[in-house]
Amino acid sequence: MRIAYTADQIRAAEHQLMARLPEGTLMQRAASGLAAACATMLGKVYGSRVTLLVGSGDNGGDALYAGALLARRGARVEAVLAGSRTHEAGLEAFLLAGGREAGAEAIERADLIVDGLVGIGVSGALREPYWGLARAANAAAAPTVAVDVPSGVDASSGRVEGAAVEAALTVTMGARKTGLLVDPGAALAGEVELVDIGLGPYLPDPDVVGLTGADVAALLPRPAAESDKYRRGVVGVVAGSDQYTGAAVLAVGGALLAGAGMVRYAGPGEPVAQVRSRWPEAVITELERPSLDGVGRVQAWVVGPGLGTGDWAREMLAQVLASDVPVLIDADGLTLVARERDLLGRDAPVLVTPHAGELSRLTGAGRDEIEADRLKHARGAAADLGVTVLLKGSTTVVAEPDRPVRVNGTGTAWLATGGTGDVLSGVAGALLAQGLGCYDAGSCAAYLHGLAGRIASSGAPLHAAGVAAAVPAAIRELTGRSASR
Ligand SMILES: NC(=O)C1=CN([C@@H]2O[C@H](COP(=O)(O)OP(=O)(O)OC[C@H]3O[C@@H](n4cnc5c(N)ncnc54)[C@H](O)[C@@H]3O)[C@@H](O)[C@H]2O)[C@@H](O)CC1
Ligand SMILES: [K+]
Repeated sequence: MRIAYTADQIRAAEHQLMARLPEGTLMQRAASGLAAACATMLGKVYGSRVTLLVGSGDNGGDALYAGALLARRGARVEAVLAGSRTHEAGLEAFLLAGGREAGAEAIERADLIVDGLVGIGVSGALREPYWGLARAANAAAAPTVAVDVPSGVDASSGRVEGAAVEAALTVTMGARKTGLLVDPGAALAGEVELVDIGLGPYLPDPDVVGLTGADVAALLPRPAAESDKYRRGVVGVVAGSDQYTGAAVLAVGGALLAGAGMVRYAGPGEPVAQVRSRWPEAVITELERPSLDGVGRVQAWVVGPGLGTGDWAREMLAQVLASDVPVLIDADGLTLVARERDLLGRDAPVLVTPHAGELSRLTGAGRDEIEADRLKHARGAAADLGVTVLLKGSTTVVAEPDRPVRVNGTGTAWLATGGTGDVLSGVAGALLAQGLGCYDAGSCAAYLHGLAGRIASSGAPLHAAGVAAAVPAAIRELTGRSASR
């Protein structure tokens, strides 16, 4: 489990720890971890050229002390002092160790750039000259190691206003910051290395959590020897319409390939024909009228993809929500709920899976506002609606009242293509039917779906049916061949 904290949480913990230690101890710990990471990246320290970008705060102090350690090992270290002031003791130690001050041109001659412009103390977009230095570092041939967070990334949200440093490695102090797990910050951080400075005992519950492959493998339901198809979980899918047939095929496929014991599909003639020819395994009810009578028992419903938003769709949604099992609502189902919030009044759990546009319809917040602060809006919607919210995007986030938001970074930009959301709804539905709660089902489905996307893509365009087809390979990759019974 990767856990992360906001800047305020980190500061509060640092404050408590610092009170128990001699002044400067934490910064020394941070700097020695940073210098070690730089040395590993350089390979050979002696004779290498390192350029530090030094801002006015303690982030610059970390860089200067690390620069001093590298200079003592024979690196030629230059510091570009960007702030109106500079960490005094750090600068003194740096100069004493043989480091030198330099202008911005030192960026071009570096083998390694250390970004100590700003850390958790950043506010708003980078100002000059930081902005220009960040861009110069990004344009340089040498890799950049960011101190704590890439400068320009908001440590608490991952937001970037304007320019930010693109790091090959981020050496983060004490604990991961939320902004390192959420895009665009996560994408700019490169590899993340955590330096233990002793904050652990002072940290509160995390702000966000990122599941690792091992976490997901441990959560995924496995069929036991005595499982039958009913006990493995029956998913009901109410998706597709005579106009949109593909959504039904993709949602059913996602559910089947994510390990549902059985998938029941209920819909009108056109999608029924498509589902029947693509998935003979599905148990199909062709509907003459919008009714679940005779469809049979399920352990979870998936409702909404391609369903339409007319009277038929509304009636189907209402009947699904009147059941006593968990319901996943996606796509057109969300549009209907946005019009008629009362539909959500039920006792059994609800997982909604909007993208930013759909969440905007649900909550009234602007789409751009949501994109800019996905964590805040997912949390707010979960609290307001009393449901679990899986907000899709380059970092998918899963929010449930009173729990840390789970963030997922397994996806690929190639997943932004039609129909992949329908597959996700089927995958999550299968996990709900197998007994996972909305929080676990949503976050495991996001992880699996992202991994399946990477497998289906391997760096090239993918199509949604290919993502569904890759779900078993993703599960195999997580759980290992030996455990394939
Ligand atoms: N306090 C400590 O003992 C420790 C501090 N640590 C380091 O200290 C950092 C935090 O230090 P600070 O609180 O001094 O804050 P920072 O060094 O992150 O940034 C604050 C400085 O940046 C300037 N600044 C803020 N936003 C800016 C913008 N948009 N454009 C240009 N300049 C901007 C401010 O004027 C201020 O001088 C952490 O990120 C970490 O690197 C770590 O070494 C752990 C120990
Ligand atoms: K930084």
